[in-house]
Amino acid sequence: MEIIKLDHITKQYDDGFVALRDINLSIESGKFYSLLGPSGSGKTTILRIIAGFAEPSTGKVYFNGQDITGLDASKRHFNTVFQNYALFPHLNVYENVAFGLKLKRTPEATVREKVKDALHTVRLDGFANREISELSGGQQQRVAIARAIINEPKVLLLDECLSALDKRLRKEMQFELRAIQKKLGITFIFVTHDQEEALAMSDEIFVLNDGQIQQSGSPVAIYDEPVNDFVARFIGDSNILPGEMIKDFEVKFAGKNFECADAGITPGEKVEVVLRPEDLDITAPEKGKVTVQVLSQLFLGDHFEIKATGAGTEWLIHSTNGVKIGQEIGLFFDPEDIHVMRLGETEAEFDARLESYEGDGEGDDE
Ligand SMILES: Nc1ncnc2c1ncn2[C@@H]1O[C@H](COP(=O)(O)OP(=O)(O)OP(=O)(O)O)[C@@H](O)[C@H]1O
Repeated sequence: MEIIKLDHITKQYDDGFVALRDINLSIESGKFYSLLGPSGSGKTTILRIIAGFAEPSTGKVYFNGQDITGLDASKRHFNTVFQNYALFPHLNVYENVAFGLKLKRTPEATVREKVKDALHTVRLDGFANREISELSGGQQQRVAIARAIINEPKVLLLDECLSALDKRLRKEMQFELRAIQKKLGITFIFVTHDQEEALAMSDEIFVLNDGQIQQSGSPVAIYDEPVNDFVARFIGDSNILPGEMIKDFEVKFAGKNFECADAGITPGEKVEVVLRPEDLDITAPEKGKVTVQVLSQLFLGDHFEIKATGAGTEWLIHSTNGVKIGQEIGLFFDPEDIHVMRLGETEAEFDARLESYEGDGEGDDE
């Protein structure tokens, strides 16, 4: 069920800078969403508009079908967890978490019970009397979440809230946040510039660049079918090669024609082809679809990152097996591993092409 809708939202700041251009998005209840994009792409501006801390220049914000565009932040059923947690350093854990309820003059017994529940949800049982300064970064983060969920918001907005944590703690908190979201069953909208984080946590991701949504969809869909080169480059490592569509299910790149899974593009049209480094299998030179020579190799703990040259371009390969510098190797990939992108295609155009193609009745059932 749709809980939040942004309808043709734009935002121009007072100095004339246009931070958002025609943002349309639909948020369903009970799911985990990420707003993912590089610094300055407009993520926080979207979150602030949803929260009611900023007004859009044009467009409307809907909550459960009702226009809440001008509604005060305090009257929305949302809560925000900020990057710096914004905890009160002079209050202990209990007082920090209880703060919002006390403000609403909730009876003391109810406050005690709710604080206990909230601390239990974030796995901080027994921490009520600790001072904020006596907590680790991850624990402070969890206090901030407890404080935000105690008001039972319908939507929790999280702004880069893991970015201050070290890598190990960050991974731990990713799992925990996801678990908390599942347990509470409320909608989380999570702002991050870290693509791995967004892929690991989200039901759905909105990829932003330059104040526009580039693509939205499940992590798998966005990773496997990037609609343009920005998304392909931003989400994971990619080999992006210039190519030309020969006909449906056949594309030319690296000097050869290859069977692919894409259709609905005019024959002869210039395209870009994405091959993910982990989809390239290393074989004997004569068994590969292309033959390349190894330039360099880095061991990254769980895989080797190999750079190679051949077929008129440079290749990035992820492999669990190492190779030798200078070695000739074959690269094998399946037709489904080749992702063809039209130059400058937007998400809407991509969807329309897919639909019209599937609509012909000739497309794949998948
Ligand atoms: N009050 C303001 N006045 C003018 N420009 C602003 C204002 N606030 C933000 N901006 C600009 O709007 C753009 C989007 O900012 P926003 O904070 O939404 O980006 P972001 O994607 O969240 O970036 P980051 O990851 O760095 O926080 C940026 O170029 C920023 O400089």
